[in-house]
Amino acid sequence: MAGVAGRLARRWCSGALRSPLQVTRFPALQLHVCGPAMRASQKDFENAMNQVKLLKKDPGNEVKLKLYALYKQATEGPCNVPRPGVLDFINKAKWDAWHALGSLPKETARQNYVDLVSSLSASSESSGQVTPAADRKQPGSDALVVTSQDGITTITLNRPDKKNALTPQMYHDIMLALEAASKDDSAITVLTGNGDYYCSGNDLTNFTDIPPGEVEERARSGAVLLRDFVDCFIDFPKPLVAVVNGPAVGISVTLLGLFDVVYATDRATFHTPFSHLGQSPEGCSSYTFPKMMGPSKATEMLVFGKKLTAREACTQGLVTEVFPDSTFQKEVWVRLKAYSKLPPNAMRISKQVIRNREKEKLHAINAEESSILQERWLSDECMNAIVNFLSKKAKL
Ligand SMILES: CCCC/C=C/CC(=O)SCCNC(=O)CCNC(=O)[C@H](O)C(C)(C)COP(=O)(O)OP(=O)(O)OC[C@H]1O[C@@H](n2cnc3c(N)ncnc32)[C@H](O)[C@@H]1OP(=O)(O)O
Repeated sequence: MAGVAGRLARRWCSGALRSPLQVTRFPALQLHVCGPAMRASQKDFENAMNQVKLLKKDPGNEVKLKLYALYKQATEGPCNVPRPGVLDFINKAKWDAWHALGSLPKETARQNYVDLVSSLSASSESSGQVTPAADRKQPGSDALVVTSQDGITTITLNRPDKKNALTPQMYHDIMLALEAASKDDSAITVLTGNGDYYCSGNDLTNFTDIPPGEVEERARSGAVLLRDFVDCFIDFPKPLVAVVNGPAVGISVTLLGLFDVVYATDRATFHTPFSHLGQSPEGCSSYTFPKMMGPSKATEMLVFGKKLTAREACTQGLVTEVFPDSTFQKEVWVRLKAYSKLPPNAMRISKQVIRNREKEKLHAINAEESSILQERWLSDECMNAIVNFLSKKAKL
């Protein structure tokens, strides 16, 4: 917990407020939080610090100064450090805001901080999410945000500027988050993305900077990572829901076959350009896709790389339901909140009855797909495709 909250606090204390006129950009994520608690606990406070990170709208410098001051007061007590020099405008503004709180007790500052964040979150464009789970092990980077509220644990891919492409760190963090979610007291777990994309699949720059003698070893360790990662989805014991907030590519599409329910905005598309990339299907899609849509539709997607619209994906059984983009977040979270009130043990057991029939098979398929992909990563076709992507990126 301290990791994300601490990073946030450090950002506020140091870099984010570079000039009184500069606006810090916050990643877009719809959210909605509980009303103010009567007495904020340390956990509420930490949750609030995480929520600040997910605010859709920049709250403006005045509010940021207030948040800064309340944070300092709540954690360090009254301001008794010397006032920065007159020309140090930013630190002086921060000091003034903190100093203005006088001898406000730490507990009150903590409460005020939580209330302020809550009001900011509620006024932000909202869906039905989010209170970060303060008691869980937080992922190792800001690229993943894990929250828990109303019996729902939500894992959000948070790399919107890279269309939520998955780095090795993110694969590890998702595994950790799933492990924690399998044991927490939530009834349902959700995976979603922040920004306009759900996920653009494997980060293709993962293939760069590999010293010549280490290519085979990287392919081998990549296959181990892939296998472990997909195994976590196969074994996940609770209802797992994908809230597909935008286009999905590669592994983020194939994995959908291992989710229990997939809700998509009508803006989403589903694309698995494996042949174009010299690669082959993973995420058990070589089994789940033909099973759900029939072999020829699966071939169009997985072999020819046909991109499906959300409605087509729904017709093919990959998506459970499609919602208009304008009401997507609202409708989906209302639905999920209602489901999360169902008896959790019954849901867990029912899921397992369904999944257990095929678990062994899915693990075997995952192992086979991972090993085939390991070979593919070493192929000229794959190398050329990656070089192509990177040179377009570098505008070569
Ligand atoms: C160890 C486990 C391995 C599991 C293997 C899985 C296989 C796969 O997942 S295969 C699928 C791989 N993904 C792709 O091929 C998608 C590549 N990206 C794109 O085609 C496009 O970026 C896009 C269609 C997703 C979006 O296009 P758009 O024009 O709207 O935006 P861009 O300007 O291209 O993207 C913005 C920014 O994001 C970077 N980016 C996007 N996707 C990826 C990615 N998959 N890997 C790395 N970087 C990505 C893109 O380069 C841009 O970055 P810059 O602003 O720095 O140029």
